[in-house]
Amino acid sequence: MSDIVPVIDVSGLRSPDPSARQAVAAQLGAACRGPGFFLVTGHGIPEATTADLFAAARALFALPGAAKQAMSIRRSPHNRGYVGLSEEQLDPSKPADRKEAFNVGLEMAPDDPEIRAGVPFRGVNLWPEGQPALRTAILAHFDAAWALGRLLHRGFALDLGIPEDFFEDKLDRPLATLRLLHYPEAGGPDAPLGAGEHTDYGCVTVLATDGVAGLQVKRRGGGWEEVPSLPGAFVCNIGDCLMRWTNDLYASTPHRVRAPVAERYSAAFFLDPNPDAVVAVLPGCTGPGNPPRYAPVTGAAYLRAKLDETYAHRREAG
Ligand SMILES: O=C(O)CCC(=O)C(=O)O
Ligand SMILES: [Fe+2]
Repeated sequence: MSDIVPVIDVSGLRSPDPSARQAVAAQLGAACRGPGFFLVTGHGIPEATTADLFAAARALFALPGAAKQAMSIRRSPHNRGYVGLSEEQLDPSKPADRKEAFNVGLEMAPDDPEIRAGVPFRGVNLWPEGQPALRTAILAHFDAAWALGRLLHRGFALDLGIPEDFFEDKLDRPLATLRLLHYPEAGGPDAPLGAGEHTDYGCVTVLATDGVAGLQVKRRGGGWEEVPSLPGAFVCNIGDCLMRWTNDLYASTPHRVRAPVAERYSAAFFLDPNPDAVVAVLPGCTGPGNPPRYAPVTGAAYLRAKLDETYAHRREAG
């Protein structure tokens, strides 16, 4: 296993025994203060849910170009839909990312009151025509990863010494995005990265991969460390919002996907807070000599600012 990415069995977070929950929280806390990355086992997500998700992802990316363009993210002001090869550039100093992606947010009916009220990022998901099984499989994983993300936050809260349910009402209508990713096999050593160096924007990311290597995490001292893949485990990492909440106690660590040696599929579930949740430095994370390093920001304002940096089509739209 990796020197720097620990494996954490989180099943104890569901225990009625407080000391069992605390023991997992301590391991999570150490990982969040250190590498900001960890592999999660004991998560309770059935293997079949993940297998169905990857089958759906393969089918979706295999659709004809016209069917994918009909779901283009350019048609959605809400960060949902299909992103084609080289349409995204996570590291502006590098060529565009060699990947295609499909974003799904909280599933809502078109007449949802929040959509009608124009709440940021609230909108309908774009789905392939006549493929109800794909939608079912993708939403099943969305819900499972969301539940796991909330469970992890109970552990983070315990580690931070705040009420165990502190994050619950900040993550119950989240700006979560499940992002299916497909990296075609790279054409040689000079191929562009699958995904340029970046940090994730939300609280925690729950990533499933197909086992093909590619994800690398930046070492504190410089250089890149391969994130190992452990069958059945999810790779989790801290994003910018939890880093801000904890005044840099938790690390939102830069990572990238190198040019893949073989075709690769992954699915990243980004758990960003509710649109109106205020991400403000926790009182326990400041003190004399450690002033707050960040001004309070809402979940929606932070996500909007980061997406505008990343996507040409959002900048063009203004
Ligand atoms: O595909 C992966 O392994 C990671 C992708 C990633 O870091 C991202 O989409 O934010
Ligand atoms: Fe990422």
